[in-house]
Amino acid sequence: MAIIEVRDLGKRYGPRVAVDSVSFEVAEGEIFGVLGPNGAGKTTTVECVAGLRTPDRGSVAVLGKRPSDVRAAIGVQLQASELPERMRVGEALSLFSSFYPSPVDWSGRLGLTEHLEAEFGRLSGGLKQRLSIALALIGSPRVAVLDELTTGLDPQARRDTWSVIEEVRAAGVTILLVTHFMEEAERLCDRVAVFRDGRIVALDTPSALVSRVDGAARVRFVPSDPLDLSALRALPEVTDVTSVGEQLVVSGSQDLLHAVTSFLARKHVVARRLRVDQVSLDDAYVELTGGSGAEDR
Ligand SMILES: Nc1ncnc2c1ncn2[C@@H]1O[C@H](COP(=O)(O)OP(=O)(O)OP(=O)(O)O)[C@@H](O)[C@H]1O
Repeated sequence: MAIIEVRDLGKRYGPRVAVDSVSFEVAEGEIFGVLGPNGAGKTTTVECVAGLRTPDRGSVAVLGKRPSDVRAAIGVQLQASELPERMRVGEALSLFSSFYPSPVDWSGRLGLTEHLEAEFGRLSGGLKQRLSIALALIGSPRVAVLDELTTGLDPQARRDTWSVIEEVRAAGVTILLVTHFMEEAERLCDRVAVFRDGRIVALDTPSALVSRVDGAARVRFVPSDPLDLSALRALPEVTDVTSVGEQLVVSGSQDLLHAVTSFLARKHVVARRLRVDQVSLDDAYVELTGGSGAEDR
């Protein structure tokens, strides 16, 4: 069952079109990734889903209703969420708990119990994010909107936060996750929508997006002797051959390595410094967004 349904969403800020004809559905229990370069319309879209912005066009339904009618079912952790520097973790949790009839305490599961006396301004980036998740989940929402949760965190804190997100999903919460990190999307998301210029340019599972990229594999090597590049290009498994200094970079299908090494053996050429790269979601992202830098923050 779709717990979030977005149909033909459009939103402008003055003359600027931020979101244009965006449609997608999120099934209950999914982690749905929202990817795209800066200014692509990700935050505007998820804010419309959270009921924080009103669309100019189209419709958004969460649990079959307008988001503003099911506010309590939606937990929101937004990019700019900040608390007063001197507020203690325990005070923030009590304050937010007072907004809900039956608040749920996530502090134990999120490793915050030993930090209840700590002031917000003194928390590490990872702890601030854990607190923001705890606050977003306090009302026991069915849907959590997490916007660039791990931007600015070091790799260890980012990985710790991923475990937390998996735990939140295991508790039955559907997650809409805005991220700039391809590794994060690959690790966590069941499906991702890639945004570009206010539109969705691709929507699929991470592995299906990767398999769409031309040249599912890449082989690099330095040939021991000059090679006939046109014969190499003519191999059915090869889609592209480029030279980078003395190194050749050959792209092609999954069977590329076998095809290239057999070709070299026939020509009595040895591949020095041979490396095989598998295409990742990063490559798919760059192709889909026209080269706008991933992880550009
Ligand atoms: N309140 C606003 N007033 C005017 N323009 C806005 C406003 N909020 C966003 N925009 C513009 O709308 C477009 C989409 O912005 P949005 O924040 O939704 O993109 P984003 O993909 O979330 O970007 P980022 O990754 O930088 O957060 C951008 O061009 C942005 O400058």
